Amino acid sequence: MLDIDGLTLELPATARPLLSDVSLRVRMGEVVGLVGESGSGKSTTAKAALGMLPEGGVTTGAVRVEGTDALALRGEKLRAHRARTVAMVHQDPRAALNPVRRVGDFLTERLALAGVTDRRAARARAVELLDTVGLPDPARRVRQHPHELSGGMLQRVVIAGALAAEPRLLLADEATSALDVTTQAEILDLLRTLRAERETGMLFITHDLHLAAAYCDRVVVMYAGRVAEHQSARALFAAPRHPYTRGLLDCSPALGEEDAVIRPIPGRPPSLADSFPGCPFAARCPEAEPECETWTPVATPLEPDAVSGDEGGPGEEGGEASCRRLPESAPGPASASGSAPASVPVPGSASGAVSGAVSGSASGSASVTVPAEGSTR
Ligand SMILES: Nc1ncnc2c1ncn2[C@@H]1O[C@H](COP(=O)(O)OP(=O)(O)OP(=O)(O)O)[C@@H](O)[C@H]1O
Repeated sequence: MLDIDGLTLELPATARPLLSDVSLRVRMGEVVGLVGESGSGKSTTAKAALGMLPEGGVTTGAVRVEGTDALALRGEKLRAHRARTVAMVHQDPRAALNPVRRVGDFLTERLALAGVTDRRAARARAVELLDTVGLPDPARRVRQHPHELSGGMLQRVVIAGALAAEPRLLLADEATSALDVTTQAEILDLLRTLRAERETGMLFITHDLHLAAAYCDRVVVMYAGRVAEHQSARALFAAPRHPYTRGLLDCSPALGEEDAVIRPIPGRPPSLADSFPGCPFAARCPEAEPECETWTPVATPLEPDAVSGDEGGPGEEGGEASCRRLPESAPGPASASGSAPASVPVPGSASGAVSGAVSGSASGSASVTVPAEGSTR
């Protein structure tokens, strides 16, 4: 469905690219999680699938949706792509809906973009869509205004709108983050059902690595516009390979674990004004060595066996870790099969220095539970 291949995005007047050599794939019916701290480039990566780039952005690499180069689309083809092939659901449903227009109007507008222009047919379809997303009493809801619905109900309306054109790819950008936990669970369940029934591919953006590990087939961890780690959700959770991934997990260890301790990652993620001659995470990495500040590790794909624990697994392009400092005490599927990635350091090309202190603390030891499989790291 989605094939992002070596996407680099440069903006004028920034010290480093917003995205650097980002690659990921989403297959039919697959959910791929995109995780990372604020500013790591998750939303920009997802928007690229809509052919939507920041003003003045210059790209290299490719973004293909069902084989079509999304970045090359213009005019009517681009409008059709955004209206029919790909749909995005954001965190705040109230921002997506006009407060003075009825729910039914929002849906019929989306249906018109998808080619349903007959008013009567569109109204009937709007009610059907609300029924599909599990909104009770849909015939009454279409006549209501957004302020008459709860946040969870509104997110269902937004998802109904996203489904109006039966898109092949759904981009969920923190789509459940603002909801209470029970509503969040219902919306996640709804999205899971829809993708199973329609084989829709989904890119699921979240700050919550535990949620991504539980909900997604594969997880891509981003840091400073780069892919830090890319593994099957199960492998990533059982044996995170990048110190940044381990740091994210240690920020929110699973409750109930006797030795669970919250360990924040020291420092802040870099801004676009920061550039690095070496690894962008070096300044915050508990395992950094002096050479990490001058050499950029290069991601090397693991062998297919390394991720074979994932049903319908990611195949040869899954399972990347872009740090050559691998955990010695937590062998994952990769090292167990003798196929640990051999990332090759290359001289960094960006100018500037890594700022901040290198933390001396050891990587976390809190164990966490894999919701799907019950394995621990
Ligand atoms: N149109 C733009 N012009 C300039 N900078 C931008 C633009 N869009 C995003 N950025 C910057 O690019 C970086 C990545 O932004 P992006 O929204 O993709 O990150 P994110 O990981 O999705 O963050 P969050 O989790 O907060 O949504 C940030 O530093 C952001 O300020």
